[in-house]
Amino acid sequence: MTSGDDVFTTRTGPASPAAPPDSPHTPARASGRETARLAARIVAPTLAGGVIIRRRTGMALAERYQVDRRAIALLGELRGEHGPGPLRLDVAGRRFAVLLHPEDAGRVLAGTPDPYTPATREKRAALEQFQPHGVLISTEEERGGRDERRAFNEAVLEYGKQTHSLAPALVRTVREEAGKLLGAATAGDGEIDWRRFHTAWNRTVRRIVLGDAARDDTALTAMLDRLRSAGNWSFAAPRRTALRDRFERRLRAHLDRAEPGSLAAALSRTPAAPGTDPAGQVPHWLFAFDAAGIAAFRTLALLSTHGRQRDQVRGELAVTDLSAPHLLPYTRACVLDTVRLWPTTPFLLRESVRETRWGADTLPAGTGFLIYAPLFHRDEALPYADRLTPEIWLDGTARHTEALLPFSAGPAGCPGEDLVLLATSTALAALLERHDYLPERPARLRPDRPLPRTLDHFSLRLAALPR
Ligand code: HEM
Repeated sequence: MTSGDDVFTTRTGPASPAAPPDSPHTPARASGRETARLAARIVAPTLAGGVIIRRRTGMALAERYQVDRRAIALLGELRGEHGPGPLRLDVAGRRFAVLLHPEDAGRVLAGTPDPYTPATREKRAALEQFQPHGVLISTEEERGGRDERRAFNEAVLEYGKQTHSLAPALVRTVREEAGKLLGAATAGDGEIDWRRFHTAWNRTVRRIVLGDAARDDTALTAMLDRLRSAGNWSFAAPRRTALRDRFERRLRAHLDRAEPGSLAAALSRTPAAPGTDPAGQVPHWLFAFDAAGIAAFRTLALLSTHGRQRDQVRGELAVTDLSAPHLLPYTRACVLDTVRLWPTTPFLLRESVRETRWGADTLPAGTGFLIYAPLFHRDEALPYADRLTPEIWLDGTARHTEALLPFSAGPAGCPGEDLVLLATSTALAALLERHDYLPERPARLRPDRPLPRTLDHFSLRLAALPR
């Protein structure tokens, strides 16, 4: 088993040792017209696309109208007009500040959870539907508060360790399911579309998280998806408590087995502080593995048109015994860069728990801070903004560029990052080892043109061809 130096990390560290200095940037106020434009160009399409679970029609429209390109252009225009300070706006009686400077984004993420809590009102309303005790929406005031839940997540997910101790079982599972996906595709019409990929990915995820006996429990995933759909409506949706109870009972039955080789087994042997609610952390894992599937499928689509990067991946696979866990740095970097290009969490939200100082001014407690990651990931000043460039995660470029945040950063940065990169790179290795892929619409992801800023993963279709 290979481990290695932390060469691709996107994180600023599990804990921030010191509060970051105040920002020199003074906030500016958006006019009523600018607020309306922001709502129309950014908030409405984001809600239509689905924040907690993606909606097929919303994503199709988002790609057709390239909503991220338009959103980035608008924010760039407002930055030109008002300067780099936070842009203040009021929406539905609530005070928000959109961060326009990459250093301010880093500052707010590093200042989590005090003064900037990730448990914002909007996130709580949405995520309480299926993970009321999830770390992301936990506050310090609760019994078994944020710190304990964070520590528990880090311990089970083995944050900071690139090769999880469950890697041998994980690699076996991922390769088996990828093999079955390919077998079914090549025995049929040879096509892998999102529906087929997602079905196989969900089986893989249930096995990794809950064990082999959960492989075919599609009812569990369907329940979670319904709760996530309710979460899409945030405050507007009634609590689905009966459905949540049924989901939790079914989930606990799987966790109680603590099947060897699964995260459920790791969870059962990890000490937890009182009030942590270990089982209550698992819905987030199941939910977040969906994003990993989207990232893996988009990466496969990109590699189907990007010959140079595909050759690099193949070079890495050729010298590796893929039946055992290995680091696969370049393949991992391809996934990281795909998430940079199309962040699965485009909006990072924080809320201040006390007054904060910004340049010559202050913003009151309760201000919602919005970080729109594509603004920084696709900044035209970056030579690689719109190109697949895995190299930036290997040569230090990404590490030294402010606000490249595919897995967020700071004390609430994604503790699943290492596990995600292990699972997705293993899946890509299994899929690319003996197959080539032909995209249905190759012009969409041409390597010699800027990549689109919005990519609807639902509509990607690839023909799998044995090599
Ligand atoms: C491609 C896949 C994934 C991406 C891009 C991703 C990204 C992120 C991001 C951006 C955040 C921060 C959200 C915020 O600041 O509001 C986050 C938080 C989190 N992620 Fe992931 N994630 C992925 C998959 C996973 C998986 C599979 C797990 C668990 C197995 C996981 C566990 C968590 C947890 C527990 C948090 C909350 C951290 C906290 O509040 O301290 N993630 N993730």
